[in-house]
Amino acid sequence: MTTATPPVAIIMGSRSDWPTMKHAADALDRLGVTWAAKVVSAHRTPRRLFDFATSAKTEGYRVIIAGAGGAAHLPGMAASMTELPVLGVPVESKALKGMDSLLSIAQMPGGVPVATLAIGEAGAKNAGILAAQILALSDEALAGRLAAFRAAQTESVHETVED
Ligand SMILES: Nc1c(C(=O)O)ncn1[C@@H]1O[C@H](COP(=O)(O)O)[C@@H](O)[C@H]1O
Repeated sequence: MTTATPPVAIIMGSRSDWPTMKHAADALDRLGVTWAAKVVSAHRTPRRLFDFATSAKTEGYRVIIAGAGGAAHLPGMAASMTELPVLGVPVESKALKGMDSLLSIAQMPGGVPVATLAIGEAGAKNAGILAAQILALSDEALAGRLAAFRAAQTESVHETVED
């Protein structure tokens, strides 16, 4: 039996990135979008990255979320080998608090875009939501779930500072 490829791949440079990247997975779960997560590193597993990125589109993935910290080359290198949209999440690093990750991901040369999110958990969460928004362009049911999510979020923000 073959199982269908989920629309979203969440790749990350190390297992240590998962506590951050899990927030992307949680956002996708909330919106009813399936995903697969893999540890893939441009530095430590270059062949695994090459194999993943060059076959991701034909495998059936539609959006790639790539998280990495420090010298975060993973999102850009993945983007260089696939036409799928790549959403980059800068994972917070110890030494430079994620500024290194952010700049490594954001400062791509013209012609090879990576859509760069905020540093850390909020960036990962937004990557999940943004991936769902991209998929919702051709999925009305998902567009409806996104609208409901936004409405519930708005509803949950009270104007008063006390209950
Ligand atoms: N930035 C990259 C890449 C890459 O860009 O290919 N591979 C691993 N890493 C990052 O190294 C950090 C420390 O990794 P370890 O915790 O495994 O030492 C992680 O945040 C990972 O994303």
